[in-house]
Amino acid sequence: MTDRRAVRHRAPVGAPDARTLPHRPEVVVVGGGIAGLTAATGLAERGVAVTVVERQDELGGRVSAWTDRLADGSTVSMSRGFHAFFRQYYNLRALLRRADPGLSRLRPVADYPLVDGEGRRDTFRGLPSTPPWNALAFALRSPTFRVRDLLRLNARAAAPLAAVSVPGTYDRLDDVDAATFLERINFPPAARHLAFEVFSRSFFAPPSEMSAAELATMFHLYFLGSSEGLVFDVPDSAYDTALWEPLRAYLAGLGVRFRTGTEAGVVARDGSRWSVDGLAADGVVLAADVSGLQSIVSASPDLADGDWRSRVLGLRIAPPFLVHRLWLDRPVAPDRPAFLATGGLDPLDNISVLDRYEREAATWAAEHGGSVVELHAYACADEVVALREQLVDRLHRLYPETAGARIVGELVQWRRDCPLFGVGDFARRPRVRTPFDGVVLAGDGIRIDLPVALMERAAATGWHAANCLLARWGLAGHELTTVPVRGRFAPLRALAALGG
Ligand SMILES: Cc1cc2nc3c(=O)[nH]c(=O)nc-3n(C[C@H](O)[C@H](O)[C@H](O)COP(=O)(O)OP(=O)(O)OC[C@H]3O[C@@H](n4cnc5c(N)ncnc54)[C@H](O)[C@@H]3O)c2cc1C
Repeated sequence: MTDRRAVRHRAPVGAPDARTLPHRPEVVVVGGGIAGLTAATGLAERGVAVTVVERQDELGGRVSAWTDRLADGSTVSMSRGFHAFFRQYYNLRALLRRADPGLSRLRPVADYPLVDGEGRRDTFRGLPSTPPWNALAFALRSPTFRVRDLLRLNARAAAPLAAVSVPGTYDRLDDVDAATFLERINFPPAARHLAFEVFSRSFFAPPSEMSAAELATMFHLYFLGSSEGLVFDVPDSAYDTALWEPLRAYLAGLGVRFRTGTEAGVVARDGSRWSVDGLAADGVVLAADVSGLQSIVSASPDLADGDWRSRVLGLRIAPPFLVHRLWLDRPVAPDRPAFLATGGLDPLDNISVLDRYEREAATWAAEHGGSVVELHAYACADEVVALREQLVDRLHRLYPETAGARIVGELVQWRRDCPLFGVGDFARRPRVRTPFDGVVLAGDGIRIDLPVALMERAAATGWHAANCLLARWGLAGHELTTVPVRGRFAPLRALAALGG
């Protein structure tokens, strides 16, 4: 951590080890994604007996990886696609450090240019890391953002972008959609495409369906609230080898049991305890994705609180996304970046060149004299077959050297399992604590009043879920760390307050 203004949220105090208690608590964690693995870590490190139940055969949830087969019969590593591990993901990094103290399996991506349909290009390379100079420098050198655009910004309406606090920002902006908000502040249309659409689509939603509060929180987390710089890291090999197998070994060393390939169905009361499909426990962490959580709650009449049930069942899921990975018989040009984000080049949202950073892909590329390229399309309206063709067509136009390449193999992930951060949803979102003593929630769709998002929200809710259960048994919790919990600049906070 390099940001001196990052905030440490102190760990709840208590006894260090559950094994000294008269009864050693047992917890079932449902879901082996980031949220569930974080909760399992927080509990097991305090001596709680933990069983993780995961539907898939592998850990990692949406960041899992597995071995797959190409049409020619060869085996390759496949995943749910490129993920950016930002430096200000303090709580996620705390998890990963358990198995890799120096985070040696992460490597920086030096630059991730943004390009739009007109060929305009923004870049994050060489920007100062301290706000507001990072944002100013980005805006001033951007081809889509002129000084006169800066002067035309409606400063009062835009102030919430620089004065984020949670939940205050949601009170002010959650009923507005991101597209309307950007219009209201006079954000230049071209820059909207390039900077903000990329952000909002990375949350799997078109700007017209996404909450402006979520957009502002994101702007704070990634840009104006943090001085970690805009650098992010990526694992240097497939997610299973770089992240989850080492973490599984660490947790197994703490006695955690894993039931992978097992779908949890029903949570039931068992006197003063709980059970998950008959597996008795003193506590339950529900860290399933939105539809998994909804199925469990629907099938569990003992989780009987009408308002809470309707909050869980009311969680919305974003439109589907497509991840299309191609194994090509030719390399892409040497100057192609590891990751390129696109705006206004529908349906393409980004291109990554995996052999630039992932060991398995680099080995394949070296053996075949080729390259491994991945195309993402978020918030999809079209059918998968049409989308694949459009994505490959975009690739050929942006990276013309790929047009003559033969596709040796291709694999596709077409899924719909990311939460939608829709307009007005925040107040109804269920929190980590539930009305049921001993049952807590975690996941990137669960409300926590801290400036966190995506993988970092999954990790933060996971630590918090563990802390809630640990406190119940008088056990010590874990510290959380976040970017500053309010905007860094007092004058802009005052201006935002004036804006109502
Ligand atoms: C293509 C793509 C790109 C992304 N890029 C980024 C990025 O660059 N940066 C970023 O921060 N985030 C990114 N994300 C988001 C990130 O993946 C998620 O925020 C994060 O992984 C969510 O973790 P989670 O633990 O909350 O949920 P999940 O990873 O979904 O874990 C939930 C787990 O619960 C399991 N489960 C569900 N129901 C049951 C049941 N009944 N019984 C047992 N198990 C069950 C599921 O199998 C799953 O493993 C991206 C997501 C996608 C899909």
